[in-house]
Amino acid sequence: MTAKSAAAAARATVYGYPRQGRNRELKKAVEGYWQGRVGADALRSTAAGLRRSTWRQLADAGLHEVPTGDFSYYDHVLDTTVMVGAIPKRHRAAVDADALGGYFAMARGTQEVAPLEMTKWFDTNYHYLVPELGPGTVFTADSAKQVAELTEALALGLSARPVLVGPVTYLLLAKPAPGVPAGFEPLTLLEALLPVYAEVLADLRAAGAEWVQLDEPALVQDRTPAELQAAERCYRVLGGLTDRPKLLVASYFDRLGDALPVLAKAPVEGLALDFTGAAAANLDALAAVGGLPGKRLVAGVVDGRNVWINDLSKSLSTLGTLLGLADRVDVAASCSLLHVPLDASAERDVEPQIRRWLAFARQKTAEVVTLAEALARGTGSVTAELAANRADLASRAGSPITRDPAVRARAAAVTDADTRRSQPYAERSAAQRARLGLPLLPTTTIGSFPQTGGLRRARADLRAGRLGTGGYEERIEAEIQEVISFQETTGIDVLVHGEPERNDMVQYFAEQLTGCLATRHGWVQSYGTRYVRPPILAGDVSRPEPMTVRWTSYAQSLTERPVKGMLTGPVTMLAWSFVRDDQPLADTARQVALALRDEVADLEAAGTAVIQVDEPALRETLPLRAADRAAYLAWATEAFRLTTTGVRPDTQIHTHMCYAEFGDIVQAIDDLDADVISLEAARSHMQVARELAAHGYPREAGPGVYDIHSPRVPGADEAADLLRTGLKAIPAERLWVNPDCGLKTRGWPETRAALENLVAAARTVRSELPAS
Ligand SMILES: CN1c2c(nc(N)[nH]c2=O)NC[C@@H]1CNc1ccc(C(=O)N[C@@H](CCC(=O)N[C@@H](CCC(=O)N[C@@H](CCC(=O)O)C(=O)O)C(=O)O)C(=O)O)cc1
Ligand SMILES: N[C@@H](CCS)C(=O)O
Ligand SMILES: [Zn+2]
Repeated sequence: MTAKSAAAAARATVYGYPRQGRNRELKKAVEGYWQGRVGADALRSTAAGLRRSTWRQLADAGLHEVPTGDFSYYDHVLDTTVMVGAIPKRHRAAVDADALGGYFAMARGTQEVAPLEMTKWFDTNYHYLVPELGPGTVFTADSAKQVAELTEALALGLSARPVLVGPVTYLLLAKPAPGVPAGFEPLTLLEALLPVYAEVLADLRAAGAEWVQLDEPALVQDRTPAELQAAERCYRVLGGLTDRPKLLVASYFDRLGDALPVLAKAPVEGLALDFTGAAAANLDALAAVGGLPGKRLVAGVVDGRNVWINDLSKSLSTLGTLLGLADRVDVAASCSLLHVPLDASAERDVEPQIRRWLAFARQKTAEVVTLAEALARGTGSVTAELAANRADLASRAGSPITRDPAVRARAAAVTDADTRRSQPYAERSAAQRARLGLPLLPTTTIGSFPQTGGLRRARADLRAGRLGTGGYEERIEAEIQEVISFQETTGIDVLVHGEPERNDMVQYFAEQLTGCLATRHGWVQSYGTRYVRPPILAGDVSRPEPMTVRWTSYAQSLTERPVKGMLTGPVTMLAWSFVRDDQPLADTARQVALALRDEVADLEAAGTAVIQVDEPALRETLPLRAADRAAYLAWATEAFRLTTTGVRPDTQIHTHMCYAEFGDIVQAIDDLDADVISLEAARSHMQVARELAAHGYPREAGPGVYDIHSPRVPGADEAADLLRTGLKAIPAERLWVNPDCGLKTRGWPETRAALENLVAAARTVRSELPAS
């Protein structure tokens, strides 16, 4: 095919769409089902209605091919586990008795059985359920969900393409099942898995699929030769099947690197590649392998993970180059639109001019359609769209919110000395011990206490004007009183105020920072039915007023014990927001760090002796390719130190991390130079304590002894055992006792019981320590 005919055939598509509906109908229906308020049939019918309306909207917007199978009640990796029959033994009976109930049992656990582990989906804030596999895993095909959803879309008269997690990515995301030796590599199960995919592909073909998409984002990470060989084998086998639809192998989130030649040569009919950000390197790499003669290329030129309008002219230039490299070029967003909110036009509180800079899922779909149209019919067919796009880009580039001279001058003046504590750790540690007078194995929590329905309703009432500011603040003060009094009674050593005033640990701060936009409806799925509204870091960032001092000081006024100030760190602020794409992340991080540094100074001036700066996203934002990591860690650790190092030696700086494995960032953790770090560790039986010890980590640490992701209350004996394990790695003078993470998703009864047990465990283990 010539470049001209490749252009004429250009079509628009996306790989996935937000699942929850305009008013979070799916969240409400699923939670209603869990609470017994919504029946299974009603839940299924809500879900089917949402899928229908999404497909209709996509088709009405001009999309030529809609995705199917991307919908999920909880998580698409869990759906894949069901599709390949890899149900863990402990869940088998529940799944056999009731497929839907069993599905949720795998996701959330029950009193009797633990759920699957949950972890980050690549470097996003979406979490998937980790497949558990072992040498004895027997795969069996269950294509029912995929076939049913394809059938629904085809019945609407649409051209539809099922989207599946590819076999290589599925296996690379899996872990050895409990009891299986840690050395077991799930990828060794590829030969057993391929016949199951073959069966699903045949079923989809029989149901009317012309194309099926197999997502292989794991191939954008550094892969060993053996893993690349497995990818080659996988697509040689699937490509060689006779009874199958055409195959589109998709990658996203970064460049394919060494996997590109492997996939380019594979006997499949199409590849979908990301051409945004670091993945733009795919363009030269594709030319270097001689393009994709005879294949369909789906070009992800619209950033599926950020919220800024596309530079349509720039994308058209990329697409123009690609036309010479494939038989047919289609246009798409770079990845599933699951990671962006639904519709920017719903954000009525955002100034209309600024709203025009924003593209959420609906607007990105329109951009994809415009680009495909321009490719197929020439730019003359989209003159108005291109002119409007140029004007909006110019309005953003020239806006005063993107350049605040005072913020820029301050950031430019930062010196290395601003990012260092004034005294070495040993001296600060002595000063802090003298000031705080804590026992050995001091107890603390990570910050949040239960975010009850009552608190959320109070905030909704405040917004709706049903509750005045005074009434709301009284409600928050009452909550803080309860949290402080509970901690005093329980005997916790370093208290927290409980964060009742925070809708979210990132959004709360962004709402108070200049240069950041908060959304009203911009929900994005974080895990299961839990959603976040990531703020938009749109301009230069500064802090007009203290953000937390009022509540920390109020809490401190209620007790003689130290109350920890509680802030979200600069790296996590960036990671869980939509960041500006017109300057390096390092520059934005430095601006946020300076704003937070002022908050730290104000907390200290108000008498706060312990300040925690949370960085749960430090590990998650680590670039997917090792070659990019050093540069990231340099600016990330500098931003944390810039936030925290302006304090007196006797002010104790804590940090906290969770939701990740930390083994490969221990040096970066050390580089933060925080006095104390609390880390998630309960499920891994204090593995991180051993990793810190192996590194020679010199400061204090609190590996968690209470898994707050589970409703299970750990007994005092169990917590004490974990502490004794911790003591084998970290000496008593440097070991803290705390839960894995904050308690906002837990209820009060379990929180009370678990923290009482935690304090009892600390007392028991203290009494076992040799007298000094
Ligand atoms: C630590 N985690 C976080 C991540 N990312 C963040 N940005 N923040 C995090 O804390 N990533 C990793 C993990 C993910 N974990 C979670 C845990 C819990 C949630 C969660 O509970 N989300 C809530 C929404 C939270 C929120 O924004 N609350 C607001 C608004 C609440 C609301 O919906 N109000 C209703 C009315 C309420 C009523 O009447 O009951 C409304 O406005 O209509 C608030 O409290 O004010 C969720 O519901 O999903 C997310 C990630
Ligand atoms: N301080 C926060 C940290 C969560 S990672 C909390 O306790 O919820
Ligand atoms: Zn945490």
